Amino acid sequence: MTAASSGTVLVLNSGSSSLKYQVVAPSSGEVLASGIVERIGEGSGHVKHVAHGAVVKREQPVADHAEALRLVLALFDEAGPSLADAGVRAVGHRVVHGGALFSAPVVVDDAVVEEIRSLIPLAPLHNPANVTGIEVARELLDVPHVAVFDTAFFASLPPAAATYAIDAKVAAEHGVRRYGFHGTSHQYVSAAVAAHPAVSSRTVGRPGPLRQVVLHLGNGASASAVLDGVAVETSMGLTPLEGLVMGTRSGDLDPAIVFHLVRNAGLSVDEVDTLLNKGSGLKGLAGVNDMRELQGLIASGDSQAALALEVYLHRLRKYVGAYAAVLGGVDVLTFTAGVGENDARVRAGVVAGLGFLGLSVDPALNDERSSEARVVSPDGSAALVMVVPTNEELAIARQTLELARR
Ligand SMILES: Nc1ncnc2c1ncn2[C@@H]1O[C@H](COP(=O)(O)OP(=O)(O)O)[C@@H](O)[C@H]1O
Ligand SMILES: CC(=O)OP(=O)(O)O
Ligand SMILES: [Mg+2]
Repeated sequence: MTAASSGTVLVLNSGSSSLKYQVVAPSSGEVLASGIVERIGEGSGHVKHVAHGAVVKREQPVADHAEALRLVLALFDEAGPSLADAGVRAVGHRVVHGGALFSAPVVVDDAVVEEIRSLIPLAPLHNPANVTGIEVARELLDVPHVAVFDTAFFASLPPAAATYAIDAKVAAEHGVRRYGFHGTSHQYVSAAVAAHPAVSSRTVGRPGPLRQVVLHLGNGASASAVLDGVAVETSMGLTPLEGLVMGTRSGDLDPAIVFHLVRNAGLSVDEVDTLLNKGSGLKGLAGVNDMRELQGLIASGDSQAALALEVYLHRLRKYVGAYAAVLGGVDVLTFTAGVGENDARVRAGVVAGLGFLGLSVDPALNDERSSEARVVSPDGSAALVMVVPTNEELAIARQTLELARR
């Protein structure tokens, strides 16, 4: 059976200034087409469409997400495959914030769109683009649309992990709690770990529930603690700003830094918001948000870049230690996403000093390049260190087709 005949899904991931898309077959994981529209709303847009092994590129201004999606659909018509030929049965939308309203994927109707819109105050950087993407796609594509939420996997966090220690009435009235993000990735990766032969044979760790820590290290980065498939802690909070040091986001800081900058540095609340979300993290410390560029600067002797990596790694070690305490020990520590899958130095740097938890890497295994899920800790270790490629698009496509078929 071909991918098209068994049904495929168009997955849309609308970011604040980008639109990523993929046509994927949930059964086999085959990708029939993929692409990205970048710099939406800026003077010069950039479009890349990959299908049938060919790459089509366009440089042109793209005003908003509606125009981006029209452009993408036109590219499918011109460069192929047509969505009909590709067997597209449904559209899966990545929605970053599901708030307290959504703890599982849903088929989109008008009421769902309004509910996602009502969550914009909780996710001003992400949900507006998600809403536009859904509205335009529903207008142009007459198939079932499904919303898959970054927050869903963390809806079950224990109250002790989800609750901020602030006035309980204020928190309840304004929806202030830990929601967590990148849940589609944490769920996909932790399930892949549990199913991996090295883990399912359970010669690792102690008998009993499987204690996992997953580090999703991309441009945005987050950690999770997963006990027998259930998320029990995660580093992102009300928004995707809390937790680890990221490409452009600060992660954890003393909340009083915000008041200090407003009162004494003359910044507005919006300026501090932009500073912490877009001008902090690796970029704020060393001028670049891309880990490859950071490693290049370090190799050329840049001391600020070296400090930025130290801060990044120190934060990661603190989180792994904290999550070991939450879980009562760690059986598997897993690295995923752009940095986690590709940067052996970061992996080695995180586990350096975590030997007391039984965590270490075998230098030869860790340095190997591979796109397979694999173990990189030495044979016979008390706990495993793994690298597992994430695939949020495939996970979204599977959940989408399952709901669309009901
Ligand atoms: N070979 C590599 N070595 C080190 N870092 C890499 C490598 N390839 C990609 N990265 C890093 O991965 C990050 C992007 O990860 P990705 O998961 O694609 O992010 P996002 O989906 O959040 O945009 C960038 O910091 C990039 O430098
Ligand atoms: C929620 C989030 O941080 O997503 P991304 O890593 O795609 O920015
Ligand atoms: Mg990502």
